[in-house]
Amino acid sequence: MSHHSPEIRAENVSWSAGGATILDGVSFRAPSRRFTGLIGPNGSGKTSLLSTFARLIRPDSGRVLLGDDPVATIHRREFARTVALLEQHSATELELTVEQIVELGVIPHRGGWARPASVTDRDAVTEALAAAGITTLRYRFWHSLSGGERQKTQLARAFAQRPCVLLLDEPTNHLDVSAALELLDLVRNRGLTTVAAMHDLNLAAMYCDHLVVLQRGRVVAEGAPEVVLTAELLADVYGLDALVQPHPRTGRPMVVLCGTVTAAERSRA
Ligand SMILES: Nc1ncnc2c1ncn2[C@@H]1O[C@H](COP(=O)(O)OP(=O)(O)OP(=O)(O)O)[C@@H](O)[C@H]1O
Repeated sequence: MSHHSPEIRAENVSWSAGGATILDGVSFRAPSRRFTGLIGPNGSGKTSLLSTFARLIRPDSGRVLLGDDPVATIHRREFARTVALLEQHSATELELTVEQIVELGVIPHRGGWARPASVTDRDAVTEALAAAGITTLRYRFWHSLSGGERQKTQLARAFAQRPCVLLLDEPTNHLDVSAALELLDLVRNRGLTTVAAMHDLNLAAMYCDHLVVLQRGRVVAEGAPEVVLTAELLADVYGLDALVQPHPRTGRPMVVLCGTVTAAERSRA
């Protein structure tokens, strides 16, 4: 497959597990070189959908395409070079340094697992550390890092993979507000086709070019944040009583939380 950053497409993807339908005929497009946010309540299927993109689970029906290629047909090594996944809990028990973890990202580019790192590999690691803003952490051990530093280390590993597509599951989990903004800036500046499961609606509105809303395994809305994020949708999908206003500086939607719909109904009763 060609090595630009292709769009990702889900076509009628369904998947069941434990006797329940988890993904129910999901179709959408994550445009090439754009930041797509997957939003929806807990358990709506965001991680499962990302897992079908990353080939960690195989849909029972439907298919996922990278550009024109169904992901199921892409050679394993080619796929490992093309798609990087940042999982929600990418913990490692191993006693590795930041540099060693980031080096894991270049493995799919080597001739074989046992081959030593080449100069190009070393350059890729150095570049990835710089791009993730953690050059100074290079020789630190994983166990000594803060949550934000760990997240950036995993991002650097993904960058070192030189992927065309970046899949992120809750990338700002455990990050303070400015660390979250910093990480999302790093991702956006990379200019790759990116799909990120996100819980923070204001961050999603700020950073995403495209939003896909999941509810009980189905896509219930898709489009630009200003089209998708409405008070009605937030009430329907999240049971939220919220105001949605244009951000005074950016014009992007801004969600002001008032409470839950049930609390609002109770106070009116
Ligand atoms: N392997 C599995 N076996 C059985 N049920 C599963 C499996 N994987 C996921 N589920 C269920 O599928 C539903 C969707 O889970 P998923 O993790 O995809 O949702 P999510 O939107 O990412 O949730 P969260 O926001 O809480 O991370 C949940 O009810 C979950 O319990």
